[in-house]
Amino acid sequence: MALDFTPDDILHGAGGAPSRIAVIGAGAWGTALASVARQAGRGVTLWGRDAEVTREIREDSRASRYLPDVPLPDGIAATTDMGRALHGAEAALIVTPSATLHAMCDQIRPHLPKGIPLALCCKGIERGSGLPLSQVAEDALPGHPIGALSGPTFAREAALGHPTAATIAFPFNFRDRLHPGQSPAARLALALSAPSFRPYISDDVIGVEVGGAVKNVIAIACGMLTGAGFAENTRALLITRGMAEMTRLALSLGGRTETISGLSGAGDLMLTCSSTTSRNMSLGTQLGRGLARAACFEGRPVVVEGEVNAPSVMDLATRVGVEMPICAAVNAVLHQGAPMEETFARLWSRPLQGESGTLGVSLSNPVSHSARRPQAKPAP
Ligand SMILES: NC(=O)c1ccc[n+]([C@@H]2O[C@H](COP(=O)([O-])OP(=O)(O)OC[C@H]3O[C@@H](n4cnc5c(N)ncnc54)[C@H](O)[C@@H]3O)[C@@H](O)[C@H]2O)c1
Ligand SMILES: O=P(O)(O)OC[C@H](O)CO
Repeated sequence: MALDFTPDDILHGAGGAPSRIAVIGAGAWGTALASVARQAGRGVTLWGRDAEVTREIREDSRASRYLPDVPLPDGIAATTDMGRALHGAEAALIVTPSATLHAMCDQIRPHLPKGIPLALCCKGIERGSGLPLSQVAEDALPGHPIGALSGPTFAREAALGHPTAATIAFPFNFRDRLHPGQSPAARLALALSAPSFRPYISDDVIGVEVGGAVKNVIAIACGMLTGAGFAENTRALLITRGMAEMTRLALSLGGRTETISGLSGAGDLMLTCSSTTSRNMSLGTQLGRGLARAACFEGRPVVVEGEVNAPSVMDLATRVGVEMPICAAVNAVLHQGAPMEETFARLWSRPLQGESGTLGVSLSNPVSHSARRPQAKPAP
């Protein structure tokens, strides 16, 4: 559904954007979002579990562990006390790793002000249940509008004030459709709108979530093949066919193609697959160069969501009968001991098919392609 309203509707219909935002999770992205919300003029409380991290943010306006050398605005009330973080909050952003969501819901439940909207800013699918994170939060926290905030947003760049955009999606009920400017998505977008941070509004929560979860797995594939010495053609192939996988999964769950071609889908896929600033791309690159998996995680106290979520993405895809060969290859290499070169070689040797999947063509491929490392190795 196209959302048919103008920025004026938001400004005049918002009935006041939330003026107090609680951010749960003081890692790189939580701290960057707290900084954005502060720059947007909001009162911001930031919950983190490490007392030294929250002290430094609160007293020195710095976050040397997660965002070194990034000056933060004054006035972020960082705390390890969940009750204080959520007291008086009118909206909350959940920004801890996807695997912690269930536990975080249990932890915030006793302190949540009644009915406030919660935007999930982590990217993944729940392991074991194969559920989208919004479903996990809805089950755990009934009575709260649950949405997602996602897009091409490296935390450091957003915190430094580089122009950045993201999608904020919440389900629209009948009242929201009549007065879209008063919907949780629009009100939160207004609250986070800052000189260099531009939120777009959507009602396609599942489309946004699928984009965020799948792009990380595809970025690991791009990294693996880049590390193995392949170059731009291969990366473009993986990005484009990765987007086809993302689209199939999103559509099968009720998401929309325009969401997948937007910021939280194509936008984030392009960003994450283009740069070793991405932890997912960078993990893949190390593996592609032949580094052992355990060695890649040494000294890396950060979350690599594509590695965590490859099995759950495949679990969900299998449950709904969607073919995702690139994600399956990444999952097989990461978690099932499959050899990388042979696994990707099999991808290129699959039966030829129509590009859109609607032609019904499938031809067995007479050529056995190779994914062996090319002769000319890239500079390290
Ligand atoms: N860093 C980015 O550029 C970026 C941008 C957009 C979205 N995200 C997403 O945001 C989420 C968080 O990523 P991040 O970059 O902030 O991670 P991070 O590694 O920088 O920080 C993770 C934070 O979560 C906390 N944490 C870890 N385990 C926890 C647990 N069991 N309970 C409570 N807290 C726990 C850590 O203490 C830390 O504060 C991820 O899903 C990521 O994909 C990250
Ligand atoms: O560093 P990554 O790979 O976790 O990516 C961070 C964000 O998701 C980019 O939007």
